[in-house]
Amino acid sequence: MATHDPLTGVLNARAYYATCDQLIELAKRQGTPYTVLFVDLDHFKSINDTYGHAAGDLVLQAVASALQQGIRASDALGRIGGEEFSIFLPHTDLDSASRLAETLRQTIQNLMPAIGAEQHIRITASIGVARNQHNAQTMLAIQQQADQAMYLAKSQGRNRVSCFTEDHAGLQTAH
Ligand SMILES: Nc1nc2c(ncn2[C@@H]2O[C@H](COP(=O)(O)OP(=O)(O)OP(=O)(O)O)[C@@H](O)[C@H]2O)c(=O)[nH]1
Repeated sequence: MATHDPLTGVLNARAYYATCDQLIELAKRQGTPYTVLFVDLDHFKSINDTYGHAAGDLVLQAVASALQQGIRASDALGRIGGEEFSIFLPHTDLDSASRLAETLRQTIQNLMPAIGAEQHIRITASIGVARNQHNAQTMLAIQQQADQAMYLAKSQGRNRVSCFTEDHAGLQTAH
């Protein structure tokens, strides 16, 4: 399928961004808030290096499936890089989005995907959260802010949620 990532079955980057553009247009018309979560798995390279690329693939599938199950059908989930996922949440403010991000962080931490008959591995993720700030904001801009917040979460120790805030001296990290 040209719109879906063959490994995980979620939207590929192109289809995801196209979907987000449509959801943003709708949100502008309705005057509703929206948010983006940037989910980046921690130390994924070492999972590949330790357990092999096929095991890494299984982990990506398990995480994608958990993310899909943890959001609404009206939200959009895309695989936008190797071990990077982005989630677009229409009708959602920063508070609700950061609560959802924290739930997803815990879900991933507890997932312990099976990579063999008896082997389960622990995986964690760093999640950046950003919200729309004005009507002219593009998906690219909000995604970059979520990306910046995600990098802060990485730099503060990984396995945490970080929010991009307006006054942004203002990145805030929870957990
Ligand atoms: N198994 C598998 N690995 C992938 C796939 N796409 C990308 N990768 C691997 O994902 C890893 C990403 O590594 P990095 O970007 O260095 O990040 P990281 O190791 O997760 O470290 P941090 O993000 O800093 O916590 C690389 O080793 C890629 O080879 C894929 O489809 N399958």
